[in-house]
Amino acid sequence: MGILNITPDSFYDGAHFLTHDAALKRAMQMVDEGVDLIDIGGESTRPGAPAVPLNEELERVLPIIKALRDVGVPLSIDTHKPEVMRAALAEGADLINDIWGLRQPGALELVQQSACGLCVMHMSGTPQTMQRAPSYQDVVAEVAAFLHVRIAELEAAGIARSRISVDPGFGFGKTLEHNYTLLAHLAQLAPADVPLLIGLSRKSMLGAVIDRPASERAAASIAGAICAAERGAHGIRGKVGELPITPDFVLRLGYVAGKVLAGA
Ligand SMILES: Nc1nc2[nH]c(S[C@@H](C(=O)O)c3ccccc3)nc2c(=O)[nH]1
Repeated sequence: MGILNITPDSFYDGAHFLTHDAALKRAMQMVDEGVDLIDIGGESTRPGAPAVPLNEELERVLPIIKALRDVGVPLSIDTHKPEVMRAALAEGADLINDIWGLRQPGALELVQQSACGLCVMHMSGTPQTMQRAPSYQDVVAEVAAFLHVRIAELEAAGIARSRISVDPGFGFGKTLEHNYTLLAHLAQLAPADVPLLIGLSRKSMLGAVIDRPASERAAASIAGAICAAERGAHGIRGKVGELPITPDFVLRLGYVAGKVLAGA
């Protein structure tokens, strides 16, 4: 799942705003590099990121969806606002990726009236508060319970199980230890028949292991993705473009894979 963040503080590619043309160019590059899905987001969900007004989020994402809807890969909309979900689906999006797990008022009703795919992610707290003091009795059991219950609630609301995928939400109300404990126990988080998507690309849980800024976490992102895939993830959110396979890169990849496999 390639990431297309149309936000000024886009997580890793620095402060420069992806202009419309730059976003399309990047999307086409991702398609050429073989992504299966493109996730389009108009509001940064980084801890403490400012909320984006509805109209501004719509102005960011709808032109991109319109321009990409015939590009040949499904598009997902990364939003928690039902109005953005509705408009994005009408414009051609195929999947809703909601970090709130469709818990915002109106989101469930919208999904009931649609046939789109869904990714339901676990988050403890809100993007503004989630990283203050994350705590769990048993992070694996609690995240697994949230995902199982959410699946049952969606099914009870008439949403076909086959539309649902789930995601543990690395970095969303978790400490470094929580993140690595979840990564070590991915197989326990979701029912066997529900696809598990994970997103750890360039995140701080990787930075903590290799002590590199987000722009230098490509090797770590690949190592994390390999570990997650080996442990049962069906989808990987995040990609890295053409990589310079240098000795340093390979060494870094091996080092991180070793650390991650050892549970960091
Ligand atoms: N389903 C799903 N959607 C997502 N959206 C994002 S935002 C992420 C970023 O990559 O910008 C990010 C970067 C830094 C901090 C928080 C969030 N992360 C996920 C995820 O892990 N799963």
